[in-house]
Amino acid sequence: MTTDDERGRGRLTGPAAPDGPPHTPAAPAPGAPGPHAPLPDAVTCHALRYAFGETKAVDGVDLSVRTGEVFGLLGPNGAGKTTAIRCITTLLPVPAGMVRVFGHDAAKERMAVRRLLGYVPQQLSADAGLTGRENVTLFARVFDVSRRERAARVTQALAAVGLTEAAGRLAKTYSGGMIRRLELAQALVSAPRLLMLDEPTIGLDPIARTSVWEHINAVRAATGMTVLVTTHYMDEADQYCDRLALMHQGRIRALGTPDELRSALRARRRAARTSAARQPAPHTPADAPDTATPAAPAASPSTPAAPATSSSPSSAPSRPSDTAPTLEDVFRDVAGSGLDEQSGDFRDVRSTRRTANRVG
Ligand SMILES: Nc1ncnc2c1ncn2[C@@H]1O[C@H](COP(=O)(O)OP(=O)(O)OP(=O)(O)O)[C@@H](O)[C@H]1O
Repeated sequence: MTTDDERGRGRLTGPAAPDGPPHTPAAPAPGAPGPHAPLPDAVTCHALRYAFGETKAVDGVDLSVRTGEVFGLLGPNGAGKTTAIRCITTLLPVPAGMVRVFGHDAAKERMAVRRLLGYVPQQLSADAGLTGRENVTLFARVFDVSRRERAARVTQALAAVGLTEAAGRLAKTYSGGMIRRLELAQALVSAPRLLMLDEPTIGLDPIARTSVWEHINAVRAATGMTVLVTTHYMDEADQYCDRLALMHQGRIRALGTPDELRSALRARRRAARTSAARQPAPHTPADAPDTATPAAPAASPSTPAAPATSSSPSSAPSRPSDTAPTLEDVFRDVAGSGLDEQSGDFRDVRSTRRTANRVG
């Protein structure tokens, strides 16, 4: 699908946008690729690494986010999602490896990268003592939206997230879902080509979660904006993301569309069953206790990203083996059996709880 994003800078709301309707091709900027030039991916990470002291938060990530897609980075607490996102936004440096955003090197062209991004961090980014409109206006100024366009852009951003009527109220009177949508408007006011969302729905009730996603999707449909989102919620990832990367302990363990990930696991399970059926039955003394067939070792941190080649004990099913696997099954298969014990330390859990509490 050809999108506005591919033709030029994304527009926020369609015909009301000051610089033209959403599907009007914009003239390519000088130096921009011509109509037949291959588009750069929205994000490319190659061998990205980032460590906090001894902690390898991101440990060699290779990733491409295609222009126009919704890409989900999934993983448990402490997987390295936020650190990777911060490297892409240029909030953290890129000490090793390479990050490009629409072809711009995040290490060398930080301002060019920042101009293309909207970012909704996990931490609260709205000021409770300002109205919704004042909050979005503040971001419009920070992101250098021209004075001439500012008021219209703020109005559009608020409308795009369904906050027109509440725009004059102080943010401290908003519900958790409204605050998240306000933060979305703040990120959208600069008409980003790439919207990055770190746990956008954590702590929200199901109705507010759906509402946040509906607004993201509506803006995306109108503008062709690319979306990179981190989440713990497998159901959301399944429903709203075109492609997913499953991250664990600083590495990408599997990558593909939700269907591809599930099919790959189904195929691995089938292969494991076939190979188990071919093994000669182990000789068991008649009076020996009934022991299970030893399971394949769990995927270790050095297991290649995807697809895993063996079925880990965690995928050895409490569910019937021919049941369609869920994304959670996929995750457990590629991350290994100790997922719950390995996932995140006190710092990570505390940070997630804080985020959830402040929007709850
Ligand atoms: N400022 C910091 N100082 C030291 N260690 C950090 C810091 N920030 C993150 N870490 C560690 O880096 C690792 C990756 O953390 P990161 O926040 O990137 O994970 P995450 O997948 O985003 O987790 P969550 O879902 O909890 O936000 C974790 O082990 C975490 O404890």
